[in-house]
Amino acid sequence: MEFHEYPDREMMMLRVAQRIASELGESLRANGRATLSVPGGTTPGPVFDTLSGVELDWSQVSVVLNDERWVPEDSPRSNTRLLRERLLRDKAAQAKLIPLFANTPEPEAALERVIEGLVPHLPVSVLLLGMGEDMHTASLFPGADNLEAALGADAPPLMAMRADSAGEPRITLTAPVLRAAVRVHVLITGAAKRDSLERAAKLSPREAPIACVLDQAQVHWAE
Ligand SMILES: O=C(O)[C@H](O)[C@@H](O)[C@H](O)[C@H](O)COP(=O)(O)O
Repeated sequence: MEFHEYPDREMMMLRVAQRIASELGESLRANGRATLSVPGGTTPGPVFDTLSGVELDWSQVSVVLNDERWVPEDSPRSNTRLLRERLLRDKAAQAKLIPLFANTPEPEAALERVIEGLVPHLPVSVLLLGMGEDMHTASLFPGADNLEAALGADAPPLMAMRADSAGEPRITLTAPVLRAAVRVHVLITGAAKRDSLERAAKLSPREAPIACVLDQAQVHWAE
């Protein structure tokens, strides 16, 4: 893993957005298309604000969340809502959103359909991940019901996931998809997450799910 420490959050968010834009540009030049996968949660908003204004051929960029909480889009907990409000606007409004949510009571009922929509857009060209203090990433939570299967090399690209700490049921990219991404970035803030990350580097993905990508990740941290 490569660890990048920044003097402050603002600088970090700007630099990470610039980095993602330039890597998407490389993919577009090489392949004519690119797939960007991003986290929800509270951290990445400022990266989205910058990225959405970047000049790129966004019409050839597919955007998919790392994971989604099984809540309708008008819920403040919806990651899709965050994406629409902060990333898929301005220049990036032309990007194609690959939906992870469908209006079914449980994620299992929509899983097959959502996987079909995602597969043509894999592999992910640029993967941005967040991490919780419990060392989860995407919705790969320690102790989650499907964690073991989602870490397996033969896992389907997406799985439903439930964990006590997750709140509602989730749907998440699985480890093979995360590991197949061409570029992997992890964006974290604050001393507690830095400690968690250092611990995760010495643990197995079953104990610390973020560990499944750390060998190939660029980690970006600011206080
Ligand atoms: O839906 C989600 O919750 C995310 O995709 C999740 O994996 C997130 O990145 C971490 O929980 C960190 O969240 P914060 O940035 O809010 O700390």
